Amino acid sequence: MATMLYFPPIINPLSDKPISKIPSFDQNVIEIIKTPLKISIKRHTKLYVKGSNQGVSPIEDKLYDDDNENEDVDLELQSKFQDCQSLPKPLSASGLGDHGSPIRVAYQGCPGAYSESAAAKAYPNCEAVPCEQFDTVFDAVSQWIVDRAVLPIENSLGGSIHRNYDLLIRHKLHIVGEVTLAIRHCLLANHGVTLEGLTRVLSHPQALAQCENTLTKWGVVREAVDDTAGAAQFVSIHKLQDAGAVASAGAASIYGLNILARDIQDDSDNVTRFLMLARQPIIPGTDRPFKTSIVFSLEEGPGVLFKALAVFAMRQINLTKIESRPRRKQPLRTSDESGNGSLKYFDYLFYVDFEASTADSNAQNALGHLKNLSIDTDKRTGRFV
Ligand SMILES: O=C(O)C(=O)C[C@]1(C(=O)O)C=C[C@@H](O)C=C1
Repeated sequence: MATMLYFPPIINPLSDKPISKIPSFDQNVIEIIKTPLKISIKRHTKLYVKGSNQGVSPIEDKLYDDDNENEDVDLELQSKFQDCQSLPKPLSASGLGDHGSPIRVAYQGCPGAYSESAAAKAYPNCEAVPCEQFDTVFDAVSQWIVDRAVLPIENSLGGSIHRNYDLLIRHKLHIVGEVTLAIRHCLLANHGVTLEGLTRVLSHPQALAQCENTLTKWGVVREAVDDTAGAAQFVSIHKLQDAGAVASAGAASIYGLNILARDIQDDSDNVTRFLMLARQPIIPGTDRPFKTSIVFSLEEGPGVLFKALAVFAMRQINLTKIESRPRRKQPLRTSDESGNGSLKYFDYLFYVDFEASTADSNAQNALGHLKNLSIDTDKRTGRFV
């Protein structure tokens, strides 16, 4: 076992400006080489899993890079528990780094965004670092500009944030925790502006969707921007008289806006779940509740997904989330092996969260079973594994 770490130069983003673009470094891959149980599979054909062990909040994730479609994939599951001493240290949720200085946590949006609040909830003493886009947040962690990231993954009204599901498997970051945040939207406007005077409302698409009924009732035009706080900032800077912003009460005070209406979301119980991401995984244990996230693909055929999910049901392992996304690099596959079939199917990735630690033998058996299923499928179809 060896550990190689490469530290690229640190860039200090201006504190009041979101990171807009991460410069690319000529850097070695940051790699933690462990002693994994390696199972070579052609990911193209099969089930590939990537696990993530969430602690009380979390998931340690190892999603495979979706770019190397035809390369063998190392499936490492439980081997990491064989030599715990050699593993990276568990992450601290204190928000303080090794030397007591605040850890830097990237989030998407401007100061006053809900994601900033989520970052503060996840890492209470952290320095939250604003980034313009979700991709930038992933890059900021990958390139050592920040220590962690906090990103929205689903909302109780709007559903999954698909962009972040897709980005998860394109970056080699680990899910190390999660936090939920109650989202209470306000309608903000410049002082002197009334609701009747508004013809349009700016906000993040998710926020606009969460206030769909209210905005329809008001008959205002929706305009999508990058984040809720950015909408508030725009309305304020441009002293707009015909436009308001859907954002937090905190954004109102940051940008000097008036709160015209509170709790305008369609349901008072409006909650967003955020993932905490890091370069290094947490060490799964059995001493407290854990959650694990995996992603896999399956062959086409009747009952394959049923069988895949049954490996958890038969072991009384509770699933908390399932999401499917078309595979981007290879969205369609033909119905026969020659590739000449006229029928084409979408090829999917299945994301599953379940309540168990991969240090738990029951969960290990379930994951082993899931792998075996793919082998069976290979025999049945004759496809090369
Ligand atoms: O725009 C913000 O304030 C965000 O933090 C983004 C975001 C999201 O992407 O879902 C976060 C929480 C709310 O659900 C609405 C918007």
